[in-house]
Amino acid sequence: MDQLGKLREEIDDLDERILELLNRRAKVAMEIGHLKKVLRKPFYVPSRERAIFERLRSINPGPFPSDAIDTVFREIISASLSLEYPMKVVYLGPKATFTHVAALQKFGKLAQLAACKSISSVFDEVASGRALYGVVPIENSNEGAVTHTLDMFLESDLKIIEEHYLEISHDLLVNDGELGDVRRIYSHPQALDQCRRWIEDHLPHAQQVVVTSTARAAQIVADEPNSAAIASRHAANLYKLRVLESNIQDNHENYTRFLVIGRDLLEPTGHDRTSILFGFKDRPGVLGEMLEPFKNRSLNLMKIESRPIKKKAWEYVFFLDIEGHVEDGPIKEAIKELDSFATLLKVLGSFRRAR
Ligand SMILES: C=C(O[C@@H]1C=C(C(=O)O)C=C[C@H]1O)C(=O)O
Repeated sequence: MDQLGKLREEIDDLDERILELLNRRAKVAMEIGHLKKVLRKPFYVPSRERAIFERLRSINPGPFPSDAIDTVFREIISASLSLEYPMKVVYLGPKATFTHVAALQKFGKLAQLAACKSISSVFDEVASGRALYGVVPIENSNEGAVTHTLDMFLESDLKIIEEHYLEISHDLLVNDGELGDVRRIYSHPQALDQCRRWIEDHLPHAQQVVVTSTARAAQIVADEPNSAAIASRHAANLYKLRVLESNIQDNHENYTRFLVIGRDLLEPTGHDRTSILFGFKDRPGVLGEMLEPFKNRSLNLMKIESRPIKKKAWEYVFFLDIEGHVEDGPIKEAIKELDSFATLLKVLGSFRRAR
């Protein structure tokens, strides 16, 4: 046998050993799945998955690229999870939205991913138990909060179980033609805002049409001449569109934070973030007083956001993110103190910080 043939035989032999190990791993994961059912513990444990990725990266001797570890093990873990429990995950669709990309990165290709038409239907599907988890956007580093998601937490009892950051890069997609042929630009309002200056400089006369998602824009443009969509490369591939211009967002530091929502309360990981919402009766100085329980315990507040309560004009709720887990002594005490004078208080979840 020539040298190439011998090396290929060696690869076949190694692949068989990898396959055998994958099956042994799958059997252990199934055993863990049975145990979790008995102990009534959540099947999906993002902090454990993160620890696996981090450990393998740190011990990888190479030359297998460390960047490929996340991709390969994402699918191995996703396959194990599908054996533990056939897990349905819903996301804000249609296919090829940035939320879909986030869901794929979190759950892998083997999870049963299903698109929902709106953020509220993602919440409904999870609350009703038809899906185990949901993925929704919560804020963009340039445009701020996704207010529809914040508002849903007022009505819903679902918990945040994970956060995920995605770098957002917008492309201008067309079916055919050149920049001079574009009369209409379709996209989600946030995407149009994020590319405002680029549009003014390059397509000042094009009509801007707001649609429900960047993926929906790509879907429309696939059938409409003289139009362009601002969407992801992922959408270009799915709807077979041509990328006319890439990276057209005005600020190249453009990230969106997504949340995985579910029904589980997660255990502390030592690197957590807690989200709460609270309301109070308006009077001078009250907001400062509401934050004092945190200040007095030197707790780090990571973010505060207010939203109007729709039921009553000019009344607000505040969304607060605190560094730490709700089971940590000082946070538990601060929340208890806040609860004694708040008119409304809800813990939205404690989850491992992604950064
Ligand atoms: C096997 C487990 O369940 C799931 C699958 C994992 C895996 O395949 O390694 C890791 C975490 C969980 O999301 C576990 O909890 O350890």
